Amino acid sequence: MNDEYEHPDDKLLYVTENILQYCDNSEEFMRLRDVYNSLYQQCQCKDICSPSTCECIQRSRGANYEAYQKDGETKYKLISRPEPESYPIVECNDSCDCAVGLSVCGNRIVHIGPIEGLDIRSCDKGYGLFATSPITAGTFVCEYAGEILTATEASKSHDVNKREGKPNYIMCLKEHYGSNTIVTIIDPSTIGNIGRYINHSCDPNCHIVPVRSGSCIPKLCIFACKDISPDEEITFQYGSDDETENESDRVKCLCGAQNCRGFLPYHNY
Ligand SMILES: C[S@@+](CC[C@H](N)C(=O)[O-])C[C@H]1O[C@@H](n2cnc3c(N)ncnc32)[C@H](O)[C@@H]1O
Repeated sequence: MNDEYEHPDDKLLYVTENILQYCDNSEEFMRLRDVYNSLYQQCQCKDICSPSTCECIQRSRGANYEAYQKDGETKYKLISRPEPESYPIVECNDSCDCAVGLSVCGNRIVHIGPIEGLDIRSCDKGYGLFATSPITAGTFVCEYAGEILTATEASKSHDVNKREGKPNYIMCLKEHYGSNTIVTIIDPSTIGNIGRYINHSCDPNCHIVPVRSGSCIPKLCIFACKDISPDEEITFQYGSDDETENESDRVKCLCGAQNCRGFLPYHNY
């Protein structure tokens, strides 16, 4: 993966993808690990992956569903999806038999790494992530990577950040598999990537898509949902509309959107 980004926090351990927290031998940790292991998979396609044969594409949303479409000679982008965003995309990976490389298998985007031309800048919300060149709707921007925590560890980390007056970086990723929902808690407070600098907006230009790519651990991937201009701030909506704020943890939203709900969404771990 190509991710060469500089970042302003010298205490941050920069990682290019999610890592599972240390094994604390708790039942909660073992359950988390087992769920992820049961979801690992690879396809046996010998040539170009197609929705009718590729197990990875089929796992994404059933046969005949393709998450990505070709955009120019070498690029692929996300097809806008009418269904809930929380249905995961399963990409082909190094264990698959299909040929590697975008020119052959289009079911691989995220493992390449973030797009070029992202810039961390100071703004009214602390730091924020900005585009330096145009980004078209559907483009994969970057992963929101960090440490995958159990709910207990997330709660502890949240309390530490609050006590030390630091921003809350923890995000919850929800994936729907049929009637099952898997919630993954990602914490880039001390171990993370460029994604941790993306601020919330009530009218965002990016959205979150869960992606499985070469690892049993899911990735929280940020895709543009609108065309983005140079110098525009990259934003996504934290949490879902139905998540309400806890009175004592309310953070005033500074997104400036016309439909701003006033406060950042809040998730109880
Ligand atoms: C994932 S971090 C984003 C990067 C952060 N601004 C920084 O300086 O590192 C999330 C935190 O940024 C701040 N933030 C994000 N979006 C915001 C918004 N729309 N209004 C106010 N603060 C925001 C909040 O402190 C939030 O807990």
